[in-house]
Amino acid sequence: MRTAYSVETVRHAEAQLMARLPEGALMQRAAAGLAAACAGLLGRVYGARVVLLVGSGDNGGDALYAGARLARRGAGVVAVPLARDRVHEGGLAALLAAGGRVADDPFEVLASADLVLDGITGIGGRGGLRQDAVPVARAARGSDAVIVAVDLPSGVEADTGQVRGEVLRADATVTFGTYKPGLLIDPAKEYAGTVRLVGIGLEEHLPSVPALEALQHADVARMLPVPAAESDKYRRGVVGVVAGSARYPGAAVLCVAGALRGGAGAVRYVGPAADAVIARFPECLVHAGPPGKAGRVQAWAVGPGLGDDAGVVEEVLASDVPVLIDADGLRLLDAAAVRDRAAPTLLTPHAGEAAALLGVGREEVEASRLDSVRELAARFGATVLLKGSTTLVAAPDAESSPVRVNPMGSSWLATAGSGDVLSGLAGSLLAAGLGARDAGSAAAYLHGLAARHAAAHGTPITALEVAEALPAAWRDVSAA
Ligand SMILES: NC(=O)C1=CN([C@@H]2O[C@H](COP(=O)(O)OP(=O)(O)OC[C@H]3O[C@@H](n4cnc5c(N)ncnc54)[C@H](O)[C@@H]3O)[C@@H](O)[C@H]2O)[C@@H](O)CC1
Ligand SMILES: [K+]
Repeated sequence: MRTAYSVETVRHAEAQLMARLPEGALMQRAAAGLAAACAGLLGRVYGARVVLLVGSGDNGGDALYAGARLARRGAGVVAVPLARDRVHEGGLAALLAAGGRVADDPFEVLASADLVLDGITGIGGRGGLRQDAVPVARAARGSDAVIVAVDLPSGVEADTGQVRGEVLRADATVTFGTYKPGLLIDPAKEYAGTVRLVGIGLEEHLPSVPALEALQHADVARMLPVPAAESDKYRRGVVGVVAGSARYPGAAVLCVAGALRGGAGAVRYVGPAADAVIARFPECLVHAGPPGKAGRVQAWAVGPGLGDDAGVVEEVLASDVPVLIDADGLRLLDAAAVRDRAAPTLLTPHAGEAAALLGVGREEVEASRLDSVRELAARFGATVLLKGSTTLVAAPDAESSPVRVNPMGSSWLATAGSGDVLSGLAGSLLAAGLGARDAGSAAAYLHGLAARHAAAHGTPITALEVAEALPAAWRDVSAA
């Protein structure tokens, strides 16, 4: 599990740690890790041309001390202070003592740099890059140099992943002590490149509940249901799929395709597209009447391609088993009925659907995904999976359940019907006994991994191919 903590928490932990260490020791640890990472990226340090973009705070200090270490190993290191009257004095003195210098002409040194360290702002940055930093940042990006962000790409919001102006896009980011939320969430994440975490001894001072967590293979493997010797199809869980309509029979087929590969013992399809479903999946149970008369299920997935049948959504919400609501179901749901449920509810909107549920514009959700998913979970008293390039899953008990961020996305998933597969898959995991947050986050993870499998040869993929690649994703994860 990778975890991220808010700036406030990081500062608190740093203060505790610093109180026990000699002055400047923490920054030296950060600079040592940063210099080592740069050396790795350069291959050969001796003779390399390194430029430091130095802001007015400690982020600039890290860059200067790391630059000093590289200069001692024979690199030509030049600092570009962006606020001439305010620069980390100890760091600058160390750089000069190691043979580094201050640039006369920033644009000239940037044009021939091999590596640029972006130490403009870290966790103390507010808003995008300031105007005076923009031309230098653009020149750095326009050069052939590898850009390494110190702690965070300068200009991103560390706590939210928002981007409110210009950001210096990095090829790699070296972050200290813990991940920050902005390194894991879009749009900021897109600017970070490959992220490397350098330990500085902060871990033991961080609280047990982070702001954010990202699953890895082994975490997902621990969640996945494994049939026991005495299992039969009912004990493994039956998932009811209420999806599709005369107009959209395909949504039913895709939702069932996902559900069949999600670990439930059986899939019960309820709705008007039974013929299409059976033609493709003879192993599926089908029922043409209302959900309440379909027989016992351990979870429902309702909504994809449903059209305007609000009655079935109401009926499913009235059940006492976990319910996943997606697509048309999100439009048709009664908010009070969701809030009043005793069993878990998992809502799976994309940004547009989330915006409609919140009564705001889609751009607002896109720009502040973390706040949006938290707000939805609180308002509906439900677990919410907000789809997107980084899918987020928030539970209503925010105090004890950090938001999960899916690290396994794939841009190939932007294809019609892939959300229907995800709903079926997550519904199946609910029926198999996973909690809503685990079901949502494990489903998003497997779904992204399946897409990567399906697109392994770099060709466009269909939603059904994503469903068909789920067993391969499941195998990968289980082997971890
Ligand atoms: N506190 C600690 O013990 C440690 C801090 N470390 C480093 O210190 C950083 C935090 O340092 P600071 O708190 O000094 O803050 P930063 O250096 O991140 O940024 C604050 C400075 O940048 C200026 N600034 C804010 N927004 C700006 C913008 N949009 N454009 C240009 N300038 C802007 C501010 O005026 C302020 O002087 C971390 O990100 C990390 O790199 C590391 O050395 C590890 C140890
Ligand atoms: K930075």
